[in-house]
Amino acid sequence: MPPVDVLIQRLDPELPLPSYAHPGDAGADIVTAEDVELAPGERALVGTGIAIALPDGYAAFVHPRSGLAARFGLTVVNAPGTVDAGYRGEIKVILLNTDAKETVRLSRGDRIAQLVIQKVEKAVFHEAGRLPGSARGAGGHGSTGGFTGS
Ligand SMILES: O=c1ccn([C@H]2C[C@H](O)[C@@H](COP(=O)(O)OP(=O)(O)OP(=O)(O)O)O2)c(=O)[nH]1
Ligand SMILES: [Mg+2]
Repeated sequence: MPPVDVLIQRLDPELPLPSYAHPGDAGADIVTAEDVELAPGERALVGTGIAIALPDGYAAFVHPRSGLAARFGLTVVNAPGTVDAGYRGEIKVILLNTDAKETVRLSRGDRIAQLVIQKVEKAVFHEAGRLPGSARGAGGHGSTGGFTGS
């Protein structure tokens, strides 16, 4: 599939554009525009220094980076954050330090999250008094079991 063209504005000329670490990657890494210090359990809304204009029918999703999650417990509170095609403001990341003990320190320019660009469908919602049956029915939230914890 050919890549989709996305207009991007650098709000901070010194910071890099999003970049794919490898050709086959789904996520393009984005950086923090500021130094950030997060105490255990603390969250922060962090600027990335970029704004984009996605074509209609696309959205960008802000995902955590697994390395930061595994090493420091750093995640994105609203993962994946949704950047609408019509949004022209700075892309921001809502970081959360989930670690119980250690403070997370990030420097301006550090890669903190990744943007996944996807096509999205628009739905037309048709109200119905009854829904068609299905094999799952209303079962959810653990209805198939498989838990070993107590
Ligand atoms: O992780 C995120 C999530 C959202 N946004 C921006 C782009 C998005 O288009 C806009 C609104 O996001 P969302 O709809 O998730 O937030 P909301 O709380 O519903 O705000 P609004 O009332 O502005 O829609 O905020 C980000 O920069 N980063
Ligand atoms: Mg919204």
